[in-house]
Amino acid sequence: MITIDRLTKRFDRRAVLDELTLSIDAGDRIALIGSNGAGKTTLFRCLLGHYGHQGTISFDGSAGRRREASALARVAFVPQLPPPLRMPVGELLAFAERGAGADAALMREIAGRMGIDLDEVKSRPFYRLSGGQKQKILVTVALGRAVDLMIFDEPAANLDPAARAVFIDLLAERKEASMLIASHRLEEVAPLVNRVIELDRGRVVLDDEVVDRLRAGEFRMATITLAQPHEPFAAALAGWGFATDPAGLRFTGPVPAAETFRFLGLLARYGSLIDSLALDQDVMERV
Ligand SMILES: Nc1ncnc2c1ncn2[C@@H]1O[C@H](COP(=O)(O)OP(=O)(O)OP(=O)(O)O)[C@@H](O)[C@H]1O
Repeated sequence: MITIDRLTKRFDRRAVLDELTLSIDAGDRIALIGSNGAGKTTLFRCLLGHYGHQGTISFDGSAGRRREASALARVAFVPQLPPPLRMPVGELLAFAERGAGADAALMREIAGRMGIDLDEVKSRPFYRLSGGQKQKILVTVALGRAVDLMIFDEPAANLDPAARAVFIDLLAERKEASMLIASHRLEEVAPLVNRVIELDRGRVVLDDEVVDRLRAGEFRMATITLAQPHEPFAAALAGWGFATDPAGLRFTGPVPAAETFRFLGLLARYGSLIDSLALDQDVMERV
């Protein structure tokens, strides 16, 4: 879908992207990691045609101006820093609907799930919203469109934990789009991706496929014990269909192979409560 060949971007003669070469296939869901200043945002900006550069970037074989026009129509982007837009939120949403094909009903639903009532904020200037509210609106617009590729630059950085969890669920539900997600929280996006790419000083230093020994449709049996009962944890595991002992300390249940990372991501949020954890593959194979 996207071929990047020897992409170099210099600021003040310093190469921030250094002959970077990479292919992104349709259906790829990539976590882009790397320390501050590694070049993640600069790569996105080059992909989106915001910056001139050396080397080539092609979308389905077309490069240059033609690529830029088609990229805009087919790519949704949520920047790390929201732009200081003065227009009211309602106008921004109307613009997304008319100009970028966003679906109004879908945007309303997405915003609602992330805890934002569009009627309440529609007359407020975008730049006066809180950091988290701005991010929620930008995510709403991005997920309200039918696109081939979604690019998210630290999209959950300003979200509270509840909205962050909903956001991850929303991405997991978008099975058809390719995704490129820059994040400093790999454990959070790991359940969503099939590829992890690490940049260091403008070069790809790791390009790993995320593989699971189990096949889709197979299960692991999980057993978790807590040091003390914890109602939110019990409620979260009830949602996964887990059984609990009467004391509320021991939980058992099946974890589908395809959901393993998402499950581990959930456990990570409660890490300090967990006394022991077993993920037993053999048990389920014998059942
Ligand atoms: N417009 C610009 N002018 C000059 N230097 C820039 C510009 N944009 C980025 N840089 C520099 O390019 C380097 C890479 O920045 P970039 O924002 O791509 O990193 P990043 O991997 O996204 O980092 P972070 O994890 O902090 O978001 C940094 O050293 C930064 O200072």
